Amino acid sequence: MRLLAELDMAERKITLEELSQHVKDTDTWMAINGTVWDITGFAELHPGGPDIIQEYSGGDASGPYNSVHSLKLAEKNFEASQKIGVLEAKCVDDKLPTENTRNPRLETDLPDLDEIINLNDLEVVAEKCLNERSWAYFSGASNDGFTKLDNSEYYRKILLRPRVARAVQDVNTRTKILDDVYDTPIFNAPASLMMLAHPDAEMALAKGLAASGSTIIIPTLSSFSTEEIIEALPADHPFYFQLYVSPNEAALEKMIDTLCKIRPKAIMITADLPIFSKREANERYEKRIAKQKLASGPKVTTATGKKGGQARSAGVSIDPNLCWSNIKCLKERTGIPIFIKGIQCAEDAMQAWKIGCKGIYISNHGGRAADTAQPTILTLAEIRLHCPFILEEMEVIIDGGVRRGSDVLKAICLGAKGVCLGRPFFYALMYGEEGVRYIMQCEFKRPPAHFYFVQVFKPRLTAELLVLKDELETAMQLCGITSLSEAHIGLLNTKALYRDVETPGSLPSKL
Ligand SMILES: Cc1cc2nc3c(=O)[nH]c(=O)nc-3n(C[C@H](O)[C@H](O)[C@H](O)COP(=O)(O)O)c2cc1C
Repeated sequence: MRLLAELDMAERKITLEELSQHVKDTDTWMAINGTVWDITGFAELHPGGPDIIQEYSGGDASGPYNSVHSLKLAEKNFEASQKIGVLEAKCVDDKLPTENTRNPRLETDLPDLDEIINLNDLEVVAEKCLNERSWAYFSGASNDGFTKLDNSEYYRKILLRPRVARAVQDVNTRTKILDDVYDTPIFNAPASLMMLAHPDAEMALAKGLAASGSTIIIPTLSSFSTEEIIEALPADHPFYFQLYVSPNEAALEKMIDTLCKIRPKAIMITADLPIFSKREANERYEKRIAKQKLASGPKVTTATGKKGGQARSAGVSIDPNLCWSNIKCLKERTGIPIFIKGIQCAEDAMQAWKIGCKGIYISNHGGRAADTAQPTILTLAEIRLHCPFILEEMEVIIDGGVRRGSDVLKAICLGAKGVCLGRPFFYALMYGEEGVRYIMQCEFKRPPAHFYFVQVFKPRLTAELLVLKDELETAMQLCGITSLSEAHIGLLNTKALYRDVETPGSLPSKL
């Protein structure tokens, strides 16, 4: 009987007029792609902040929803009992992203991939071809962006000390992390809202990385559901999961259940963003759009103040009170290896080791957390100097400003097992899976045309045109090694780097 009642409910026809009556905080409905949901209480839980939910309460949110979420995500995240019925008439074309998320220049100006010979070229193309919203979001950093800049520039302070006459013709870039061997030490740095780059978002990323002998770190705030992304990987392919610990108890419990079910190789808990930082490029963009909307119609909520703006209010999905005891508890409850993402000093690397984490992920959120935080490669040098046993006893990965194969080699010589890239994968995704394979060195067999806003199809790639892995292999060979197990500090001149290494005041003792 109950089932029948639910079925009736789900098929109930709702008019726009009826939908528009449900706008109170205690009674909120919203239509997404023809389905009307009861979303009462959801505004405060929405990872993208309450403003957008309030703006579309009692209306059809398909346009903004489809610009950053997969069609199935709502079905996965809401309970069946929240389904009120079906909208009698659709207000918007739910297949097309809205104007401010379309990237028209991707259709006309995107050059052939083979014109891009390094990741700096890719960034230039991204700035030219992405729309204002996507570019502000991807390229932005906190405040003045000093840490973002330093992340890359500090790699230049490290000089190579190549060895010669070492028979380097056959080279491989394999690395082993937690008992799994990958063909390359290069992974994605987990990042939210990838659909702003391409409609296939994490699906394309997962496929491209897996095909390149790497794997995906699935972000908490993905555009596709975790289950959809795992299905895009080959059967039994290892994957990682980046976790933002939610301040909402029910949401956290649901997440723990999901993690115990999907069992990633490790949970990477992001700890460097306890509150949302000031992202000025986003704020400028959002204020401008809010003004435009105000000028063209009455119904708009403007984002102001500390909690304002999508970029800053996204902090509702992050617990500002996360502490080491919560992390320990998560480790014990899930039984899944934990890495701490956002380690920025030797003291915290030691703390992670002390509570039994399996890995540290050195990161400063690509300069999107505390601006003027020290660059990540300096943190790696600090750990190497003050608690070198961490590099032996834990898995160490690093991100931030890595743009060249030689940067990857330098990080590995200093003791990292893997290196992650954030923004370059967003930019590669302008070309979908093909772009990911291009920077990872893996040929692409074109699928049937199905993209809805990247309509430009490029010629097939040839092996010698491929970017990052090729640069890594070349850097290794020019330094006289053929395997990453031969990478060592002696291949580097780190004098300029070590000059800036801090001496921690009170390093907890190992015992
Ligand atoms: C647009 C964008 C979104 C991001 N979203 C997340 C996220 O959801 N979770 C997270 O842990 N890190 C996130 N990050 C940080 C990345 O994981 C990574 O630390 C950073 O991008 C590395 O620097 P890079 O972009 O210079 O390679 C994001 C970074 C960018 C650029």
